[in-house]
Amino acid sequence: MGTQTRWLVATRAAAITDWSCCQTFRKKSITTTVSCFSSTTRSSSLSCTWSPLTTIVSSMSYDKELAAAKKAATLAARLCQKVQKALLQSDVHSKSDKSPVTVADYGSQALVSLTLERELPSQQFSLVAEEDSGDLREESGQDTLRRITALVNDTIANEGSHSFSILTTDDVLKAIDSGKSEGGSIGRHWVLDPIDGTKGFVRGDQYAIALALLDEGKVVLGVLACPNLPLATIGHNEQHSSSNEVGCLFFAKVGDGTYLQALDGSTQTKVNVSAVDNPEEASFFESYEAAHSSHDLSSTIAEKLGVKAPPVRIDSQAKYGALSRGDGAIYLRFPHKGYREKIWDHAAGSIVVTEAGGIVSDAAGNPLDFSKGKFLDVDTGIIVTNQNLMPSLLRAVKESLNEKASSL
Ligand SMILES: Nc1ncnc2c1ncn2[C@@H]1O[C@H](COP(=O)(O)O)[C@@H](OP(=O)(O)O)[C@H]1O
Ligand SMILES: [Mg+2]
Ligand SMILES: [Mg+2]
Ligand SMILES: [Mg+2]
Repeated sequence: MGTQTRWLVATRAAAITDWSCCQTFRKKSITTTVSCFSSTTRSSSLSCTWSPLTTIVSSMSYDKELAAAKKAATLAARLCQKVQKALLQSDVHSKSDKSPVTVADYGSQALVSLTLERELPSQQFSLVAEEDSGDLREESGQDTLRRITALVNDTIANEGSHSFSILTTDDVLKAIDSGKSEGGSIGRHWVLDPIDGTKGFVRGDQYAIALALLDEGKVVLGVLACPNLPLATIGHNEQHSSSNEVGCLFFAKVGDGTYLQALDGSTQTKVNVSAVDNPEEASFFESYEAAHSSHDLSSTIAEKLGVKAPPVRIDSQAKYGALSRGDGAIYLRFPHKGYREKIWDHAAGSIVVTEAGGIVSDAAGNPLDFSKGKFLDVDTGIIVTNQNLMPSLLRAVKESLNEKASSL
């Protein structure tokens, strides 16, 4: 038995499924094993006769990770719902870039981070998340920190979870700051927007807890908890709806499709993007906030494309979720000059849409690249639609951008 085989056989027990063990494989540069981690060679690795390798392949199904992500996002959604119901002015703060942040953004980030670490104890943990604890460590942040800590403890206690002991303010600060990873193209990184659409959250409208996992720079799973999104369709299809229940949990795993279940845990249904190919029958989503995306430009694009319906304006990645189940067929996002997109604003949403059969690209038709750290460098904007409409949408976007440039 060669050294490599002996080593593999000796470690064939449970440890083989462990991510840190997989990292050890990498460090040892065992070529055949490393190939099991490359997305391009995953299928060929299935024919491998060494059972440890097969075990590794099955660990690539991300089942454990998806279950942990759903649990974390659902728990965070509970905390957010509680806060949104009783939002106090003192719960809303301004960050250095003047954007709002609330006790729920921090509480959600702490809960997701703690839950993932508890649920996946044997995995190396890296989290790229929107918030940090800087302001909470100031003297002026102490009351807010105590309030966040109470919220996190309450949510855990109401869940009846015995795996957490009562958390101190220090535990909460540490949990928030475990989201400081820079991400990148190597290894696994969780990507979290603890409340996407904070402005919508404060207004009492749509928001989402958006959690994704990157593996070697690619999004391999995503969960979107949208506590205020109706379970029935929204937008121009809403006349077909019979229920007024709200609270959606969308989730997707690479190669496995996109599913929707009620946040309270009902059975899941597979969802697909709309198959519409006539733009006259399509409707489009965009940001509620004109400061986040140019409403003028999207209206020019929609007109060129032949879209008749007015835009459906909602906050957050709930737009990706709604699109994944066919509520509308297009999502247009054109931030104003100088704004740089962040990965946590699109990672979960993009896999939820692509696994439901849609396409997510920048305005030039390039796929989004999540492997470059926390920023997403896109050409001009982000467009999302189905396979049928993408070619004509790209043409309409190009023409509209050219016209805009020549009018300046
Ligand atoms: N000037 C700007 N242009 C584009 N996006 C912006 C922006 N300022 C903030 N954002 C991002 O827009 C996100 C909300 O998107 P939407 O408009 O689809 O609801 C915000 O997420 P947060 O609410 O998590 O901060 C924030 O990251
Ligand atoms: Mg924010
Ligand atoms: Mg966001
Ligand atoms: Mg946010």
